[in-house]
Amino acid sequence: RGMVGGRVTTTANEGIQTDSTTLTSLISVDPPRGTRDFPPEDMRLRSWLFQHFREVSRLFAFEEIDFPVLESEELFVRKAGEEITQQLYNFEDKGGRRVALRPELTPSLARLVLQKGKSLSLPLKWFAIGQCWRYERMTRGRRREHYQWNMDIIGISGVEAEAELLSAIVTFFTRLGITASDVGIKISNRKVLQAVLARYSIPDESFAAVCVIVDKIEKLPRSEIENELAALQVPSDAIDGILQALTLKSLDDLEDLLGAESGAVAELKQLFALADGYGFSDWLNFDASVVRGLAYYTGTVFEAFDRERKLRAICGGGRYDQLLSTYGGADTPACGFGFGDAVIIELLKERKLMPELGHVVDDVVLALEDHLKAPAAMVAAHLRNAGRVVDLVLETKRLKWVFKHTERLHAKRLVLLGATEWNRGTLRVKDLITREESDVTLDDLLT
Ligand SMILES: Nc1ccc(Br)nc1
Repeated sequence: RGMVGGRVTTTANEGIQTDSTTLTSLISVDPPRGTRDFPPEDMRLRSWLFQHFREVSRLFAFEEIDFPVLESEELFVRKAGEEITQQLYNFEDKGGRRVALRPELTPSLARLVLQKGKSLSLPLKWFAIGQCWRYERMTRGRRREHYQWNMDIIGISGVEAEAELLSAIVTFFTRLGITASDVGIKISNRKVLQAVLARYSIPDESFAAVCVIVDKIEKLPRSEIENELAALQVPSDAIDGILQALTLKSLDDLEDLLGAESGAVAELKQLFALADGYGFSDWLNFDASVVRGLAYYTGTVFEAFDRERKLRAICGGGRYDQLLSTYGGADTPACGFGFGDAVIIELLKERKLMPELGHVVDDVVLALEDHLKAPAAMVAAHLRNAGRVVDLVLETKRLKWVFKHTERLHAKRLVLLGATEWNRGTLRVKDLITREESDVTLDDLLT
């Protein structure tokens, strides 16, 4: 859709200029491909969701943080073949800097922890809600942005940290009316895979890349998985060992495979014991097939899934004890999760748990004559000071329009300023629920 008539000039740094006489066809009114607008109704649902994110974070005494959506590209450059780095929304800015729209929040959190360094007293319990980006071919028609809630605990090496994060996730689901019969949380530990790889003398350097490939096990044919693992010099007998380990469904089986001294077994047993203490054991399943697709996980990994298995993972996370040191910082234990804003809404729709969120207006205030506009403004201010949500009609409107307007807003009251009433110090009020009308004083309005 170009300009209709007129001149379009483009200069290097101002972008497209049009002369004022140019008649233009409608500009594209849609947001960029793969992105969303949030008109009022959608924004109310998003605000409702984020309010629950924030209230759960507050209950767990986490502090909110935030960082730029734009980061240096180097923060996300990893060599483990993750989809998240292959779809980086990266570019060179006008200063020639390599930058990227963040695909996740954890690297920014790690950067902030390293930036603050010794001024921080560990452990940190931080949370953030931020928009994350990916650039993928629109052929897949998938979104390019979503909002993610993250909670992270920095400085605790024990699985008590994971237990606290899992408790926050369960608390969140419970607040929304979701139960353990709707959602389960698969728990595993990358030390399982580490132990199996060690038996086949696979070098540690391949560990992250192997995890990224193994994470795709349920999405790709086995032959593809075998090819990708073979490319990492993982011999086919090791592949059988890996795949066999991933089918384990109980800690006893895991102990049989790894032995009673296994660190993974000990951590998992401790985590399940803590879950018992919190009272959310029935949400958890040990499932060795959970690997997660991020390269930097080193220990516990988990993901919440809908037990009807209709939806993608609802949220996920794990321990990432090496991330800060890969950025050149001191070794610092850390774990966290990411919770996206899309699948949870699909789940709420599936379970008929979507909230009814109206635009709540208490009073509509209208001056029936122009010379009463200032008094109407005073009445509105008075009501607002008392905490009432007031829609002050800003133009001279006929009553017919105003009644329609109060219906559209589902307002509770209509407050009219008419000359005769105002001269004797009263206002005409119509209760839009009982339909009663009365003349009252300003003070009566607030009783
Ligand atoms: N990492 C990432 C970013 C954006 C979307 Br949509 N999904 C995943």
